[in-house]
Amino acid sequence: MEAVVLVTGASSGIGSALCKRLLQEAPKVRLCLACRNMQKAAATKAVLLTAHPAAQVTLLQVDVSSLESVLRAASEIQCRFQHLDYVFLNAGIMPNAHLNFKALVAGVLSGKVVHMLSTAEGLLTQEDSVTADGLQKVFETNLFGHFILIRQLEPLLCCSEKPTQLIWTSSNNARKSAFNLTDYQHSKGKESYSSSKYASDLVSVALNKHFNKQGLYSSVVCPGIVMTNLTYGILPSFFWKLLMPIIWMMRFIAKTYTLTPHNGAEAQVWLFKQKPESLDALVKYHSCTTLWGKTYVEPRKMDVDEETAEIFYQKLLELEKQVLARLNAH
Ligand SMILES: NC(=O)C1=CN([C@@H]2O[C@H](COP(=O)(O)OP(=O)(O)OC[C@H]3O[C@@H](n4cnc5c(N)ncnc54)[C@H](OP(=O)(O)O)[C@@H]3O)[C@@H](O)[C@H]2O)C=CC1
Ligand SMILES: CC(C)CCC[C@@H](C)[C@H]1CC[C@H]2C3=C(CC[C@]12C)[C@@]1(C)CCC(=O)[C@@H](C)[C@@H]1CC3
Repeated sequence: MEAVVLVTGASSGIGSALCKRLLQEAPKVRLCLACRNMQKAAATKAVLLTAHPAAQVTLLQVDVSSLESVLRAASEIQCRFQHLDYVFLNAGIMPNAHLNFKALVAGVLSGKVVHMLSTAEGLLTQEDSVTADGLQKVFETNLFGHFILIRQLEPLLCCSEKPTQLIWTSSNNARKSAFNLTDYQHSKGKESYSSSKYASDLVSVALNKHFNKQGLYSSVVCPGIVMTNLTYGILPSFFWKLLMPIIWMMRFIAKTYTLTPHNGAEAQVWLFKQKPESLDALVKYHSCTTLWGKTYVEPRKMDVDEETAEIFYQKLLELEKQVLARLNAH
């Protein structure tokens, strides 16, 4: 039986490039594009089928910032498939981002320029909002909607004879100091994106502890800095036009400037080809690109501890109980 692969956020950017690359690697794979916007999803499917006319590509509507939508999508997946081999938890947002120009100038003149321009540490803040479920939007989209999705899909994921790989799209911007166990939704701060990505690193570690024995393996990747709708949303388009030559020159000093969605998907494609038992649960797999555009994957230890991961995981289970009870009461 051919591998079944589910990709969230497959309608654009890194998710769409990943689907293209997966079909090049394994043309017979059964791809399910889980997208919020079905018009965009259909357009992506058409592009994939133009290059691979015999490919098995299906679409699934899901808005990961809505629990109702996630529950509906999970039951649809259970009707369509008996087992999922790979789940790429890739959909993500960074809404209303503000770039701190003063910090950018100060950083460029400092010794920490490469670190700052690779992680955006101290450069970016976001304005978050609250969803109809009463949760912080960035938290629900980037983390909790996906968490509920995999919890609902457990029967299709946990099968010791046939492993399943979960692959979270994390970020270089994931930062321990932006995350707080007592405000894990990041309702008080201005770095909801950093916090949600650090949260995905923690969840991945906890999932491995709880589910490896049942054949479920979780990993995190960082695609590097990729020019997609998400990054273009940070600055007005004329700024990007001005910055573009400098951004390409960044490759002289930073290997994380992967820039194209194709390059950004390198770590995801690499993980697709690995035996999950051979992976390190405490490592993040980074897509990197040389000056000459050659892509490679760099494993780096994450700044996470297993105790925090476990406490956070228990908090998510508690929140899951609350929101499902609230939803059932309506
Ligand atoms: N670009 C970069 O430099 C980096 C990106 N990342 C991460 O990579 C992932 C992909 O982002 P990228 O390709 O850059 O950006 P894009 O904006 O191009 O892609 C994001 C995808 O997520 C989907 N999405 C957003 N919100 C929802 C939702 N509520 N429900 C379902 N799908 C949703 C989008 O759907 P729609 O098409 O409908 O908007 C889109 O398909 C994200 O998790 C991002 O955080 C990590 C590090 C660096
Ligand atoms: C390079 C130029 C001289 C100036 C570019 C300034 C900023 C627009 C970029 C500097 C660091 C970048 C960055 C991201 C977006 C664009 C910058 C802020 C991300 C936050 C994009 C999404 C991610 O997940 C991170 C890994 C990126 C980190 C670096």
